[in-house]
Amino acid sequence: MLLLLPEAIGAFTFVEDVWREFSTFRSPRHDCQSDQSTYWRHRDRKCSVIISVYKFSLNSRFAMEDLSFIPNMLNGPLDVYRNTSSFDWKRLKLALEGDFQLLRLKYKIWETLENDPLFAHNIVTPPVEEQKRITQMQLQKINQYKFLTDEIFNAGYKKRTRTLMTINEAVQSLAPSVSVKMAIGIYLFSNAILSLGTERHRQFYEATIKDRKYVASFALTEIAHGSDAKLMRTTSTYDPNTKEFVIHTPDFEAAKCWVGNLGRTCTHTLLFAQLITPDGKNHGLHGFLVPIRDPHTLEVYPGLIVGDMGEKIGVNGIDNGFIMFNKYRIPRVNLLNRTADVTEEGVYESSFSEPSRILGAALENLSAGRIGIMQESCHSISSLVAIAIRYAATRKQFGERQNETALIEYELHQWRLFGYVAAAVVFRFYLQNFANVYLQIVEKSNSGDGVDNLTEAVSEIHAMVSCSKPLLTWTVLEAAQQCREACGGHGYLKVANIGDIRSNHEPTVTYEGDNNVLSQQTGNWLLKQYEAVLNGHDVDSPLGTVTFLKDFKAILNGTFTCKTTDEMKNPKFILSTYKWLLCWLIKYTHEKNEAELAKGLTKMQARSRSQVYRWRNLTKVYAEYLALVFCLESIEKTEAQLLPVLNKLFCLYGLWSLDKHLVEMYQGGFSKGEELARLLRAAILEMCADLKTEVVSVVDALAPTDFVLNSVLGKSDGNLYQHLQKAFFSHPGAFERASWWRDVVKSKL
Ligand SMILES: Cc1cc2nc3c(=O)[nH]c(=O)nc-3n(C[C@H](O)[C@H](O)[C@H](O)COP(=O)(O)OP(=O)(O)OC[C@H]3O[C@@H](n4cnc5c(N)ncnc54)[C@H](O)[C@@H]3O)c2cc1C
Repeated sequence: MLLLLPEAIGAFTFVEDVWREFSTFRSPRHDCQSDQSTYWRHRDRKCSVIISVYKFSLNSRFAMEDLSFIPNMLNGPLDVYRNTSSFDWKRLKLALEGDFQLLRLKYKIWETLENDPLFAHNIVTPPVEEQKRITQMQLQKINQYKFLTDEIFNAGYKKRTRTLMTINEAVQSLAPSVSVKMAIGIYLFSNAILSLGTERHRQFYEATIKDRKYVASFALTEIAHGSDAKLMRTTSTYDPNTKEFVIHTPDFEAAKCWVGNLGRTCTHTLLFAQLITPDGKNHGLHGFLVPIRDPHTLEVYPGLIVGDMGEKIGVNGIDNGFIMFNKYRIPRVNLLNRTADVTEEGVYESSFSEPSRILGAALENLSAGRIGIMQESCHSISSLVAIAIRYAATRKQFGERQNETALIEYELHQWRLFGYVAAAVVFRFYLQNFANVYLQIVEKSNSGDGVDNLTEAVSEIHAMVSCSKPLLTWTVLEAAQQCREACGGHGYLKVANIGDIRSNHEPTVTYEGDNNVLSQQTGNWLLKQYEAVLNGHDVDSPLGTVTFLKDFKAILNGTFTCKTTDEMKNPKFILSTYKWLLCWLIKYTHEKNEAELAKGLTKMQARSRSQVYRWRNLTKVYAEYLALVFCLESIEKTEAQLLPVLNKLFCLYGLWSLDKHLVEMYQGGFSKGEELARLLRAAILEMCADLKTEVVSVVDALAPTDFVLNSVLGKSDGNLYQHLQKAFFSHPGAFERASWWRDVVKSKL
């Protein structure tokens, strides 16, 4: 839930430098567009184990499983559009989840929580302090349910983490504050201990993730420094006389803030502070395990000033807090010492016994949280479009009295919403595929099995995540606004749930790395690859996402040649156009950056002067391209009945996204005449019209259960007005005279 950029933790960079020495294998590079299965086959040979395991699981997962645990849709007004779809929505639901057991688990969690009064929905928003109490109670209840069984806990890293991710997704779509509390207090904390700590910290890991004894927090951000973690000023100075670290906050600007769970509940925090040895040397930011409260009384320990930050515009169940340390002492062994330690005498030592494990752990720590945010974003956008599409199919405006027109029939309405439906599906397939590849690589490197080109893979994954988290979180935010407006005034009701989904989602664009700052790191990596090509070297892209850059000159010679919309409604056209765009934007950004450097600007200054229209657009296009490539790989392995609808959704997302880059396509000379814009937009509208018969079933596949969706406008039976009436009539005090009626009467006297 917070920024954790590589530059924030000097030790990671150090590890990567050393690991580079060990990493000598160079893999063959292959084009990843022309034939997707060839791409898989020819990808880094050393990743073949990963791929074959993955392929096996993909092929075996679509045997005809019994999906009767998913409740059927009730007959009703939505049947008009449900009956026209070409596929079984439950099969699509399974394909979107990608794993039968995980889908079952999700439904089990939803069913369990629906039957628990503690998770009943509040018609009226409770006071902020009460929201915090309820969230804490709910977290404890989820811990008691033990959705993570001992068997899964003891299973391999990939299985355990994938299950944890699913639990998090299921909880998030029902109770976002609980999932944030759980993500920071349990997963982020324990993951960080695992990756930054050593055996001496293992008890904390088990106590948190297995026994659920602690709720922890993660303290990095300071009042005056957020994105720029390097300049943070909280210090941790070693005192050899007592063998303790002394933590100190020099002034309010250096107070840690925004720390989730800190305001009221956490017993420990994982603190990042500047480590200073007795010789006065500053060794940069390091992680420390710091006790905050007595677990039996929740009293804050002496030497600490801890406060709650108050009401926010969403996730108010989370007690975000601030903290100041007044020469607060912790034992020496509380330094997370996997990469570096301080001896009892006060000598700083870096330890490097297992570089591959350290690097794998760093990778896990950096990216897992952001992947979690992306998965949550997929759920949020799925809920949003489910509400808006079900509303569009039942809400009628204009036409004859007995034959009014449903909103979904209007081209404008289709154009406003269907792109987001397609985005929800593409993102889901993208993440399913990418998370599998990512977890497999981390599992291999953690096990000491060795993944060749690990340094390069870490960099590539970091670049991918750093632009994908912005793409997904921003798209959900746009979707929320569009869905709210598409539901008109009723969309503005709290009981529509669009507002709450939006407010709870909103901070994801800021935490775990502000989107604008985070995506700059993707640009760094892309320009580095481009420079390698310019200098006649190979690109370092073990996952194959930019291997095509070696042909950038030939790609940029390509121009738009389509004569019909059918030629454009084609994955091949879409991906090759994306490659052209990427090559052109890299060149365009690189030229500007070089020009700024030639003026004598520093790297940082030149980068800053190349952001607008260039660097930023480049990273967005790369993220869209990744989503499309990884989604296509997943789609190609789904069962036959789903292929037509998935192909349409894929093409709609691709063309709808390309439409936003028309300026660059004309500017770079991809097309000169009006043909490109005319055909592209015609193709988008044709795709929308085509999808009208499918889209209600698509959102049935995307949507959670009615209880989880919790929207009076988006109920799956489509009885819109009955539910609205029930909501109006059952609102507490709806028919009572105002308790403050005397004030009104008095004022008139
Ligand atoms: C709900 C919530 C929960 C959080 N939980 C935690 C937590 O548990 N622990 C924790 O440590 N932190 C937490 N955070 C803090 C979060 O990680 C920071 O807010 C985030 O890292 C951004 O830092 P900042 O707020 O200081 O913004 P700043 O870094 O000040 O950025 C402000 C704006 O300036 C822009 N900007 C900054 N630098 C540049 C640049 N070089 N070029 C162009 N634009 C730039 C940014 O894009 C941003 O729009 C949380 C925040 C929120 C909202």
